[in-house]
Amino acid sequence: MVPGARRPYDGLARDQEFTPGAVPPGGTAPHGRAAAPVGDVPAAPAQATPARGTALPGEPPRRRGIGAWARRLAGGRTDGDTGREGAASAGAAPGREGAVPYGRSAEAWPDPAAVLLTALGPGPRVWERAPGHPESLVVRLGTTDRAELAAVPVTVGLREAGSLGLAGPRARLIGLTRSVVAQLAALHAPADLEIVLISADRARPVEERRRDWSWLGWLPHARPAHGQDCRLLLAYDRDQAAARAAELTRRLDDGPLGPGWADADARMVAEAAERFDRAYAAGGAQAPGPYTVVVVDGDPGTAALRETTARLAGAGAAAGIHLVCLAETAPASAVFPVAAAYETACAASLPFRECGAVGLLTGDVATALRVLRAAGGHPVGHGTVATVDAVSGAWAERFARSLAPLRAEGPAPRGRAASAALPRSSRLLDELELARATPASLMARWASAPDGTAVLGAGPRGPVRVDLTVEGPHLLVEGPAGSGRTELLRAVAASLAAGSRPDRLGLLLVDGAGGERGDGLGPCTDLPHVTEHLVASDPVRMRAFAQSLGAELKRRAELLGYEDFTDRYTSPEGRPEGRTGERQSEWFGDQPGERPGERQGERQGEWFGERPGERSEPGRSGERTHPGVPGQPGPAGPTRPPGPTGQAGRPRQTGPAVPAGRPPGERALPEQRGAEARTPAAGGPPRPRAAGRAADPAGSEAPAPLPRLVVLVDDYDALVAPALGSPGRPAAGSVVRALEAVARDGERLGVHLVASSASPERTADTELARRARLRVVLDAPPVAPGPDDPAPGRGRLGHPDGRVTPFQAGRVTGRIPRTATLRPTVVPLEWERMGDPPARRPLRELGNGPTDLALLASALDRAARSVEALPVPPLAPTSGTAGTAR
Ligand SMILES: Nc1ncnc2c1ncn2[C@@H]1O[C@H](COP(=O)(O)OP(=O)(O)OP(=O)(O)O)[C@@H](O)[C@H]1O
Repeated sequence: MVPGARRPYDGLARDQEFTPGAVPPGGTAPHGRAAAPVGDVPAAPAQATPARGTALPGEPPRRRGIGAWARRLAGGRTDGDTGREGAASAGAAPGREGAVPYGRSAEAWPDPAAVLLTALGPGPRVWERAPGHPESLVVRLGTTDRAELAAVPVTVGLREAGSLGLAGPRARLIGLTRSVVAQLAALHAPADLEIVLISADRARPVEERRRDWSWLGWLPHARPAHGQDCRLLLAYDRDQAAARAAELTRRLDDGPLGPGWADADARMVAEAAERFDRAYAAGGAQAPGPYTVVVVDGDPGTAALRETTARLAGAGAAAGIHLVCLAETAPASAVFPVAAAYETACAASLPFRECGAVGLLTGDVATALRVLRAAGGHPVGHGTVATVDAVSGAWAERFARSLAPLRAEGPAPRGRAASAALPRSSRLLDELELARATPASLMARWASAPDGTAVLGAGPRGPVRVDLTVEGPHLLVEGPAGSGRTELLRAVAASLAAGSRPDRLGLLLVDGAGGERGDGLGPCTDLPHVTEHLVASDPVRMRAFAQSLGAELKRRAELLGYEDFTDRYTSPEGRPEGRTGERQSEWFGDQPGERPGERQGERQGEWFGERPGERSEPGRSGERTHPGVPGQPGPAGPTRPPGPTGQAGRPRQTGPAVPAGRPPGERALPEQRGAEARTPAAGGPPRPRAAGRAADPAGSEAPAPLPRLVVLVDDYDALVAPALGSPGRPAAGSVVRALEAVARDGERLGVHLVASSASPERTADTELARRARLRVVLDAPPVAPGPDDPAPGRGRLGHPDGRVTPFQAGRVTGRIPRTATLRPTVVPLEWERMGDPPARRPLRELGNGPTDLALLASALDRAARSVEALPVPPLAPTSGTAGTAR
């Protein structure tokens, strides 16, 4: 139960009864929408009368008598009406705009013949009711005669009633339910309404249940459009019923904060509840859609399912879930009064008692229906007696088959995706929608994806993303050994690369454990975005890296002055207009008369963690070279400067010393990376521009946007507290200081940190832990994993606003799948098995094939060549270390 949620009939004593026209204490509706989903919300004002033709509690008393009834039914005003014209008429529910005059009421609530013709046409009325439509989710149950007016439709608004209970002899009951469901399917588009069946009552043979409901399988509304793990939203056995119920309760449990809200910060929950309450008080309490109507046919089968369906019937409306609960009883009659029929129905179906409106079939042949509101577990008042609408199985089959081929025009379904259970494992390329990573698909992604966005894996509502630029700047991943930290960092590197051109984003990799824990981030060095790969085992290289990184921060600070990276580079085209010195003064609080930039040196000193009195070496910045710094010496032309290994265009390997030439195992350099080979003089295509410089149309060189940098550090804890005797120990401090400077100042300089830690207690005191606003915690892997246990990489992402999203990290170093496992398969299907999860052939990897990461890297390389993007150059060596770093 959602904390604080109240049962729909709270505030009304069980034995309290309304009579038509009476106003209950407080003048509020006792049923349905009074259920507040979160918090202790005051009961909503009267929302509607579920059974049309009955009076509305909360309305002023009306004049009684046949004449008054007739006037109201005809949409006219009576003396007792208070300006809400026709509020209690057959036409409109209170709170809705205007009324439907009687003359149009038959049209507003079409009879079964009109419903069938609409579907067969298909007529213009098919799917006419969007969530904001005044008659959305209003269903006609039958007709009644009023004075001189014959066949006035008797309707129930599911949004107001919450859920609807129908009881009576089986054949007529099913006929009525077919009519109700068919109306909903004819008038509401599948994007706005999904229809779920739970028919798992073993008291009735499955063949019989299938005969009754197989027509539902043709409805587009029964297709799982929100990630539900089944072919159709039907449940004929307990497992399927449990799956459908779990899908629905997850939606209820998600609450206003989305999945995982229960883990969220209490303040955030309270704020969200407050927002919801305000919307509720403003009349927006009804769920905005899309809606789900669940037909629960009899007893759902188990105690847990009974409880769950009862909960859904009582509180589901807040999440747009409405139940139609069926209970088989004898028809109500003189010897079987309404009260007894109601109690029998409640005994047959636990959720029945939670329904805000009920229809009890009456009469010798059950052709009449008594429609009542219910509150506090009792029927209220005498209700309205209608001649029941009912249709045959053949009618329903014809109707549903005529809707089956229809598709709504326009964009895909509105509203949020329903939350689904996390998959056991996930493939990153699938989550990136790059299953067949091609240069074209990557170029399209570069053009559309915002910089600095990474996909972590599969979440309850599709791929889980982090935006380092908005939610970051930094991400800290914590998890015990074997939990999948390294793989997650690789996935972040791959998906960042898939989202930004290599001249707009550079990736720096650091293996903090010094290569003691497998390959580490090494497999990512094939990504064209990777400019550095430091394996923290060689103190000389580690110091060189630390100094180069510090120098890069300083260079950026000089280039940006008092501006923020994000402010300056709001678009790939460069600096937006209107950023003046005045604005800069405002931002940084310069004193009047103090020129912007005057305190620059001071600030830089702070940024880089220099101690008071310890100033940057004069002239140091002038010694650094970078092709992107106007006015600074650098290699002529756009050639990528050689890294410490002396290779133009390769990530600088600052790990263990490598023999001269290509390091062992390193693939051949794509010739296009050597910009010289692409100069017009060499006969190649036009020379790509180097990051940091862009040729303007006039031919002169203008400063290009600084590329964003992301430093990915695996095993940060091993750097912060290096093991005794570890080879990198002597220089670990210098690397940590540089990384802490990134944590502290990186946001304004366009440098982000994504780090993992196996020992959160060792990293708790770091600048990174204080400033990482995005946090991931990975679960420990099971000791002896079974076939159903999740793969490593199961964890939760904490957002800066307190939301927590569970996810399964996407694997990126798996071998590409065998094509055979991707071929379609043909399997015979039975209606009663459509609610099962689809049989999936296990995805088998190609034993000796390339990894997904290698596939992606190769496609990225080709895409970079196509757009002539020259990767970000490696960090420039500083004067004191250039020699030793090589
Ligand atoms: N998302 C994933 N899906 C499937 N398998 C994964 C996933 N992440 C990791 N694994 C597998 O789990 C094992 C451990 O992964 P990984 O090395 O990334 O964990 P770790 O937390 O870095 O552990 P350690 O520090 O001990 O190396 C590897 O065999 C890896 O292939």
